[in-house]
Amino acid sequence: HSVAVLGAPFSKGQKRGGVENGPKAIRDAGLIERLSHLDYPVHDFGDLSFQHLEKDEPYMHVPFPRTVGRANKLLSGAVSNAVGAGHTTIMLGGDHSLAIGSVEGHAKQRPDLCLIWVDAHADINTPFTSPSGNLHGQSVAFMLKELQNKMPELPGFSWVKPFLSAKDLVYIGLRDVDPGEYDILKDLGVQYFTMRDIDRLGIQRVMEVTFDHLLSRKQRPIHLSFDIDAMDPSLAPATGTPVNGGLTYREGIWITEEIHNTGLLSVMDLVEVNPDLGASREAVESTASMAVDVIASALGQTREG
Ligand SMILES: N[C@](CCCC[B-](O)(O)O)(CCN1CCC(O)CC1)C(=O)O
Ligand SMILES: [Mn+2]
Ligand SMILES: [Mn+2]
Repeated sequence: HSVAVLGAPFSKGQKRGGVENGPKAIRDAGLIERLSHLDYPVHDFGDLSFQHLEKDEPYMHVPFPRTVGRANKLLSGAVSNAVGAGHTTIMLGGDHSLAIGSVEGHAKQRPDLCLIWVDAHADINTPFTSPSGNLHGQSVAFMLKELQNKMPELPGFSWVKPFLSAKDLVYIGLRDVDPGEYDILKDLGVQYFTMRDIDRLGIQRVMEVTFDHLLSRKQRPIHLSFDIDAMDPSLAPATGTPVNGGLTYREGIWITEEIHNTGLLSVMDLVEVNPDLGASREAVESTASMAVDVIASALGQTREG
């Protein structure tokens, strides 16, 4: 089948400018060229254009709720259309609040989807538990049915009905989880692999257990939401919330090669590349190049030629 690339130049899920330039940085690193060498057509849908709403006062300590909610409603429609047209869809961020629209739009077409969240962070704070208020750290909380009674009615998000069960989610790469998030993960019994788990089990075993957890009862579409900050900051320094002790290049590529080999990848997010935060041009280029390698290997690029 074919691949659709969709840019989402958006930054209001957090406070550091520049992540809206992520899609351009990833494209400039040669994404479309690299994908065109794989064996299916690539459709570049270009970048969405998001409105910045004038009046958008914080709700509790959550900045820009209406702008973030509106952006995700637009993204949801775009992802739903791309998946509905039969494309394997790549969403380029932009900050990780965009996963709300990306996964919701995917689930409109494929309600049986499962979600693999590769990230240093759990992004499962509610507005009540979030230390920052930033919505890029709350994305998963909007998706889970089990958290419905823990979420306030955030302005701009009335269109989001929780659509995912905790058992349909697996985290890989966690190493910076807030206390409130830890309580939620434990209460809901979410399956997660921290960097310590990866050190103990090895990435091959982590992927075996992940697929057994998500796919053993029945095969179903995979949504991969890949935060570039899952990678070690030495490989992806140009990002908003870097955390030491991340995935090696080979661990990251093992994850995406194994997901490709299931034949079930349906939508992939690649988020949090912030070209303004690289200390040098090389730092920006290595971050964007890492993003291209991760996407290309999820779509079938192999190391054995
Ligand atoms: N959990 C954090 C970070 C979210 C990162 C979002 B991303 O999409 O990049 O995964 C807060 C993390 N917090 C930052 C300050 C530290 O001292 C403690 C951890 C939050 O603000 O919710
Ligand atoms: Mn992160
Ligand atoms: Mn994230």
